[in-house]
Amino acid sequence: MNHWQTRPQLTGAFPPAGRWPEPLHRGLAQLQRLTPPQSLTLLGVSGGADSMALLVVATLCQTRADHTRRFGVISLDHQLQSGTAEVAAAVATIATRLGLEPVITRALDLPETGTGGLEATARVGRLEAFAQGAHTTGAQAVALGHTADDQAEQVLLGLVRGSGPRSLAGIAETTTYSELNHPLHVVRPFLGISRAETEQICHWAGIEPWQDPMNTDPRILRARIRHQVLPGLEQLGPTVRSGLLATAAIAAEDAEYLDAEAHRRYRMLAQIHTATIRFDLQAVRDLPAALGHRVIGKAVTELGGTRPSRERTLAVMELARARPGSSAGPIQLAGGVAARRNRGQNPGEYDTLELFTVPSSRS
Ligand SMILES: Nc1ncnc2c1ncn2[C@@H]1O[C@H](COP(=O)(O)OP(=O)(O)OP(=O)(O)O)[C@@H](O)[C@H]1O
Repeated sequence: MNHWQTRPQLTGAFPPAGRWPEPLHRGLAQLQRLTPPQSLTLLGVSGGADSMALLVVATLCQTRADHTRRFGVISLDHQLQSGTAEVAAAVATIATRLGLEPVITRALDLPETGTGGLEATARVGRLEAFAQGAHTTGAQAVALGHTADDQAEQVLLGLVRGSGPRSLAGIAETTTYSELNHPLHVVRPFLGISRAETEQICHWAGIEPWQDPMNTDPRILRARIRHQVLPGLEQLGPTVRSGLLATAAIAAEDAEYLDAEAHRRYRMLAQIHTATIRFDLQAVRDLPAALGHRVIGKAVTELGGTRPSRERTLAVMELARARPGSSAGPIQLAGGVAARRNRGQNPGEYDTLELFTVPSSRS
C-alpha cells in the first residue's frame, strides 16, 4: 500500500485462507453487540481504511459468524473533490462482490455552508442521507467506522475549541438522531480499534483502501490534529492516546449526570405557557452555572430556538442576577427566542425570568 490509492480495490480472493487477525475478532464482537439481530444494518462506507475494515468485518459476520444479521452498504459522494463518484462506485463493486445488499450509492447535494463550515455541513447532509437510506431499505441501524484514533482527535478538537464535558466525551458508541427527516440510529463498533488495526484488517483481506486527500489537507483542522498535533503530543510519553480516551470516558459520565440533573431541575422549575417559559428569578440565581447553562439551553430549544452558545446563556444568567434597577432585557437568542425579566406579584420587583418566542415580523 505504498502508492496513493485513488479508489479502493479488492486484490484477491475473499476471504483469504488462514487465521483472522486479532482486531477482526474484537470488531466482530462489537458489531454483534451493537446491531440488532434478525435485522438489516447499513454500513456507511467512504472507501477509506476504517469503513473498508468495517465492510470486511460485517461480511464475515453475515457469512461466517452469525446468519441472523444482514448488512447492506451506503456510500455517499460528497462531490467535494474530483474522483469521488468513482470511489463510491468502487465501494459498491466491492460490496456487491462480497455479497452484501442492498448497496446504495448517492451523490450528495450539500446545502449552503452554514456557520459550522464545510465539515459540519457535510456531516448534516450525510446524516440525512443515511436516515433516508435506512428508511427506504427498512434498516434498523447504520454502522460507521469511527476508530479510537478519531476519538482521541475529537477530544483534542473539543479542547482547542473550548468545550464542556458533553463535547469532550467525543464520539458516542450509539446515537439516535430524532431531529432528522427520518429518525436514525447510528452504531460505532470500532471505537476500541485503532486506525493501524483497521489498516491491518484491510491488508489481511486484500483490500487497498482509498486515501482521501482531505485527510491530509493542512487547511483542515482535524487533519492538522491528526498529522501534526497528536504525533507531537505523543512525544510526551506512551500514554497520551490512552489518556485522551480516558478523558472522553470520564467526560461522558459527567455529561450524562449533568444532563440528567439539568433535565430534572428543568421539569421542577419551568412554568410552561404557549410560546413562553417562565422561571422564578431566585431559582435561576440559585442554580450552579453548570446546570443554569443547560436549563436555559433546554428552554430555548423547547421554544423552537437554536441551542444557544455558552456566551448567550451566560448573558441570560447575568440578566437573572442583575440588580433590580438595571436592564430587564430582552436579550435576543438564536432561532427567534429572547429572554427578559418580568415583574410579578411584588410591585417594583422583578421576580420571573421569561423566555419567549419573538414574532417573526420583529425578529
Ligand atoms: N462518503 C461517505 N459515505 C458513506 N459513509 C461515510 C462517508 N464518509 C464517512 N462515512 C462514514 O463515517 C465514518 C467517519 O467518517 P470520517 O470522515 O471521519 O472518516 P475517516 O475517519 O476518514 O474513515 P474512513 O477511513 O472510513 O474514511 C466513516 O468511517 C464511515 O463509516
